[in-house]
Amino acid sequence: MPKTTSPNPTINCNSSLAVEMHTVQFKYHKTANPVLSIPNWYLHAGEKAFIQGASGAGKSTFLKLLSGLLVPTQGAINVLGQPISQLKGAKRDRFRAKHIGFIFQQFNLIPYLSVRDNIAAAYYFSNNKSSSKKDFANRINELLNTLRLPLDIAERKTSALSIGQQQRVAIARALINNPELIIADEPTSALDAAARDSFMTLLLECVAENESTLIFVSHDKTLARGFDEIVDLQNLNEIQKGASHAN
Ligand SMILES: Nc1ncnc2c1ncn2[C@@H]1O[C@H](COP(=O)(O)OP(=O)(O)OP(=O)(O)O)[C@@H](O)[C@H]1O
Repeated sequence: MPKTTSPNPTINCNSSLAVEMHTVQFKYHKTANPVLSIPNWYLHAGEKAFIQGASGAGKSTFLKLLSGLLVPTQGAINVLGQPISQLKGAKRDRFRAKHIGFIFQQFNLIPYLSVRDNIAAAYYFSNNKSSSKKDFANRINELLNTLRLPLDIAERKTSALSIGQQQRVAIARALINNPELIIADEPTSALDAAARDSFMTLLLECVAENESTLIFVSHDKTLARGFDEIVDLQNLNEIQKGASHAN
């Protein structure tokens, strides 16, 4: 019988790895050229990876694949031992809400809700139904303390906060479920130099305390200090490699 190659092979899960990518390719449309082609990439649990790349290098696409918002056209992706690229839609959404914390470029806080309600939305969406209100109240207080935010900020609308405060609330929301993996997509682009430094210090402190794995994307290489691995997406991505060799 002829040997067939599955377009979506499984990988034998290795529990010490937070992320495993194997022969991953992604196209936005069936007839379009692939934008990403990654032979292999692995990240150990508890490590911090800094992903850099020029505009258009595929950073956002890479993060969407890791979080299961996009599914590879070919290849396999395991996240925290789960074949995320093969989970069905609703299961993937639940997995993401429970195990991955996100910090976005524009924070994505709901402006008309209080800090507490913004964070509660992430907490209850991850199916934390068994946890009591008291558990949530304790956890939010603990996070606000760690992030050096006054406790009474919890009742304020996020639209009434400074950019630096909003960014800290975004960290608190990402950490509320003690996620094993934190994904940060250009989270410092709206901050000035001083706020950027204190944001990075706080984020790395929180990640260490939580023992989470961190994947941090930025085009600003000066932020890479303190990371275990620095990945240039243009070197990892065979499509970009081809393009840069052609130039
Ligand atoms: N929804 C889409 N449909 C078609 N092509 C897309 C789509 N989103 C992104 N692309 C293309 O995929 C490539 C990678 O885009 P991506 O947004 O991942 O890059 P990036 O490194 O995050 O860029 P930036 O730093 O400018 O945000 C680009 O060529 C882009 O034009």
